[in-house]
Amino acid sequence: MSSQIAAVADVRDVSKTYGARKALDGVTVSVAPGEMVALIGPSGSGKSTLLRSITGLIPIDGGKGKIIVFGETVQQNGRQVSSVRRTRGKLGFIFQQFNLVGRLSLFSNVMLGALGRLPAWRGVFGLWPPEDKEKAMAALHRVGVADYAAQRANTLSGGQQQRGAIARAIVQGAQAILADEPVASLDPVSARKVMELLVELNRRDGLGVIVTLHQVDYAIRYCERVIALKAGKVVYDGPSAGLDRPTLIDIYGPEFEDAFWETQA
Ligand SMILES: Nc1ncnc2c1ncn2[C@@H]1O[C@H](COP(=O)(O)OP(=O)(O)OP(=O)(O)O)[C@@H](O)[C@H]1O
Repeated sequence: MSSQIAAVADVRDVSKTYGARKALDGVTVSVAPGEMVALIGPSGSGKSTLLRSITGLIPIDGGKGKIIVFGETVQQNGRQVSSVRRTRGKLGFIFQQFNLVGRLSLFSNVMLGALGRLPAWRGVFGLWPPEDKEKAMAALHRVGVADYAAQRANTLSGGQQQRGAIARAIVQGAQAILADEPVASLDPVSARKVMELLVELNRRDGLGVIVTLHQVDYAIRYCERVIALKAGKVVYDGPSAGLDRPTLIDIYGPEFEDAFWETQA
């Protein structure tokens, strides 16, 4: 079952246990198409685990938990369904550690976004159709790093690589972006640029965005909705404007100010 109005991600009563530790504990959240949602919470609260469970990269606990992405079940009762790869093709991933192939050029990395739609041999031999090459260059222009197209990815700055990862998601034709701490390793200027690009993809192209963030001010500034996790449970799900002092103390404890105001610079 899939339809235009299916949620980007429908997470129903999902738990994930590592040994004696519950990384996720009965999490239920749903993200609608076109939403831009920040996932916040203290270190170890389960943000990455939730994001990676949605992609199907981490198997959830058996039982009644279920994850549905764009109307298609990704995993259920601790098992991935066989169509998970196809469903994953609708999601663009951006990780903190710039998941580009370091020895390939930025351009080749962005072209890899087209691989889901093309026979693999074209990628192996670099025989990309001209229209895909044009698409890749247009995406690199759009994110502002076209001048670096020929440069090896591992020689680019973190901000340039992260923009390349966004260009790859554009070429892939992703319908939503899942970004796991995409700005954690970036200087404030590069971080703002990356967040602004995510906002633009959300507002202009209608892509759903779920982004884990360490700094609360990024969440408030760029995302209308915030989901906060604490010890694997959802402790806040609502407008970012509702994150007042008592709520933040509840989420982060009395040291919550440490999670604040990186972008003032
Ligand atoms: N592969 C693993 N094996 C064992 N425990 C794990 C594993 N991955 C995560 N955990 C544990 O699950 C909990 C949630 O981890 P997770 O990485 O999802 O938190 P997070 O909120 O993303 O943290 P951070 O903000 O520090 O990245 C933590 O207690 C972590 O130690």
